[in-house]
Amino acid sequence: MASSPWTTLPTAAWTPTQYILTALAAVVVAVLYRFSPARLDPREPPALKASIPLIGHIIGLLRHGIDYFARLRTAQPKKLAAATLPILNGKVYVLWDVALIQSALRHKNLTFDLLSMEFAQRVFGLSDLAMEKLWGPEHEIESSVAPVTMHRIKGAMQGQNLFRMNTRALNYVADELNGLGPEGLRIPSLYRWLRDFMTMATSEGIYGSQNPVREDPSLIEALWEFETNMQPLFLGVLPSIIARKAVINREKVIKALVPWYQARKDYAPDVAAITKVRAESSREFGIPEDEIGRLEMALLFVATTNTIPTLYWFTVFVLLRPQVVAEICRETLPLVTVTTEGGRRVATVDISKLEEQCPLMVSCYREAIRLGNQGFGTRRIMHDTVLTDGEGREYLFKAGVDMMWSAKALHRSPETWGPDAMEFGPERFKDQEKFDRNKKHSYIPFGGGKHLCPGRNFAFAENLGFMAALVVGFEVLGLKEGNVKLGTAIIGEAVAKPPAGAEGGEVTIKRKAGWEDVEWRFVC
Ligand code: HEM
Repeated sequence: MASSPWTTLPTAAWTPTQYILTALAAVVVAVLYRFSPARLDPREPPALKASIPLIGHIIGLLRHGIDYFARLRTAQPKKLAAATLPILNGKVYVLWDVALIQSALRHKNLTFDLLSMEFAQRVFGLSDLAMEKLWGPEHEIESSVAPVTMHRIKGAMQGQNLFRMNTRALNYVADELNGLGPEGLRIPSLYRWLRDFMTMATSEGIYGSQNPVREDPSLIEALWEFETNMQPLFLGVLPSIIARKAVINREKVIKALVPWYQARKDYAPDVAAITKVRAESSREFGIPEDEIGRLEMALLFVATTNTIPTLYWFTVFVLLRPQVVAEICRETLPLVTVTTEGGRRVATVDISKLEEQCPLMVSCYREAIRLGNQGFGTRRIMHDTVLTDGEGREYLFKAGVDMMWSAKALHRSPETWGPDAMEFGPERFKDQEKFDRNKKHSYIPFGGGKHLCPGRNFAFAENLGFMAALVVGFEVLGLKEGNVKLGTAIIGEAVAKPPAGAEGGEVTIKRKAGWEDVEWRFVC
């Protein structure tokens, strides 16, 4: 009888040491398997292996931050359109080619919603129950709350809805400017002043007359403390330990928002449509009432986090150039109507015509965003997708993988913007209609496709409305070039903040001669 091969095994001959060594080897093999880089299909973008396997790219990102992808590309012998970065046992795609990035922004297989959902849970601390509701019964991203709400938000940020929100926010800007007495206002830090009063203006636009931030202005500091310290929350582990300051400040803001939504203050007629539709979508999906305020901290966050640093860059880049200030004042003056009401002089700025009649101011705004906006664009691939680069080469992008690109790399490319790409060029966007395709496609401060930022027009109104009144009716004294330095965004930020010590320094704002007694107003 032929013996089974198993019967020949030396079953009883192993020593305890051999057992231990075999078990250890099995563990090592399992770990290596788990963390070995995923295999690539030859149609995927070429793999760029880091010198330190598994974690090299993570170290690169930690070391070089937002500039890592640009450095990686420069280090290659030939210019790549895209690459696959093996990270731990997975991978991330990075795109550099403009045509590929534009196709990614517009492709229906790629979504931002999955990332927004993860962001909501990790950053704002939503419970598993709330997440279950957000996902909906089918647990599919397409039928979850995210695309439904985003679709509704777009309508809520247009036409009359937008005008009402702009007017309420700008009325607060007017209050701030009207409060300036004849002696002017001495501001210890220009950035802090802009940050604080525009956060209040924005919250007025969002929440109306029962604004919880007006009821407790210390929420402004809490919001920005959260914002500055929240990055470790992206990791989704031990939030109270790794991001203690962010969590404490987040909870302070949430504590004010939860009762606001529980009391259904979003039903009031002067609350912005975006605030209403977001809260109603949450209620429709069955999010527990006591978590709506938690989720809705996201609204206050997105409405301020990028607009306000943008306002700072726009303001300082303009104010440092007296000739630009004079020209913007000249083009804005026809939009300011001075009337007399009950013995008071009222100056009304019509912001609906700013885009059409103030080409230099609009150009300066777009240029400030080009330099200030440096963030990574991100999408998750829902189904295997083929995209084509500018030279007609096709690449396969596999489902479940994230892809990223750097707005900073596109916004600063000398090939696209010329040798002065790093400089502020006030007039650069004056002939925007004549931009070639490459320039048009390389300007992506608000993302694109179906996730194109729905708040961009609100940000435009706040920024340009403020600037219009400032250049016509006020002068800012004491701003020094040495107190301004363009910062670098950190990972997770779209718009860079000014570095510590370069926040514009101390300035004084005074009413201009001839405008001492006017009361400012805005119409949209
Ligand atoms: C200058 C100011 C702003 C900048 C630079 C900015 C930038 C961006 C960017 C880059 C995205 C990602 C788009 C993509 O990946 O395609 C985004 C999305 C978004 N932004 Fe803004 N944003 C600004 C102001 C605002 C304001 C004021 C609001 C709300 C009041 C807002 C609400 C949103 C929302 C809700 C999304 C998500 C859209 C979606 O997932 O479909 N943003 N923004």
